[in-house]
Amino acid sequence: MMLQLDNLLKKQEVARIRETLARAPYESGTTSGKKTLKNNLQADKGDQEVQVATRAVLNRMFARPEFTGFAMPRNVTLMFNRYDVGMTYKDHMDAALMGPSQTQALRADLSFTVFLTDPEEYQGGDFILQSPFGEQRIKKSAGSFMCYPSDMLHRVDPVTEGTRWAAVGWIQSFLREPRQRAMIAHLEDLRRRLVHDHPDSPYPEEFAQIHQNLLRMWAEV
Ligand SMILES: O=C(O)CCC(=O)C(=O)O
Ligand SMILES: [Fe+2]
Repeated sequence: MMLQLDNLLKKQEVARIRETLARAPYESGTTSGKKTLKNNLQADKGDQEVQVATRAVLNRMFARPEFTGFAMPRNVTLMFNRYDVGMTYKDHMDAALMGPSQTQALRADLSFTVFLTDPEEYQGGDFILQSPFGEQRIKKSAGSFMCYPSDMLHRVDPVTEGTRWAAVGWIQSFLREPRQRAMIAHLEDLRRRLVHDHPDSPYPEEFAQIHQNLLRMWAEV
């Protein structure tokens, strides 16, 4: 299961983040990945402006009920990456544990990318997800968001022209089991649609009670 949201960020927000990223200090992406697979750059997390941009993207994500309903996020980590010409991230599966240290690690249940470059600004650099139904090629407009299971193989093809900027990150969900997460997300989506289509219906409250009680059974806090 994957979630795609267009316009997570407004054009103006993308522009502001891109200004920050143009000024930011970068380090090699291989500090957090295998050198044989990964060749990109990542913005210095210690930079204050980068931290402001990080919070801005996270706030946008948490403001979207489609995202919180789908992912049930307990903990999220985010960084900004960059692929110049020739840079790539070959087929890989994300690590199970992510974080600054073992004691502060989060379990990666879901991975996400927020595109910060419009497709016409760069050539190559497509994101490819190896789904059970074959390869899915994804290149979305700046400000768009996608989220996919962290155990799915994926890659970023070499950039052949321009630069590709993105925010990427990992989510530990309150629900470790994908089936439980999908069912709870479905129920919550159904409740939202019911409220939308029948504002006076008493049933959404009962859906909410089932939703909460399933969480009481399954959520890991
Ligand atoms: O740049 C991207 O969109 C994905 C990067 C990625 O797969 C990773 O950092 O693990
Ligand atoms: Fe990855």
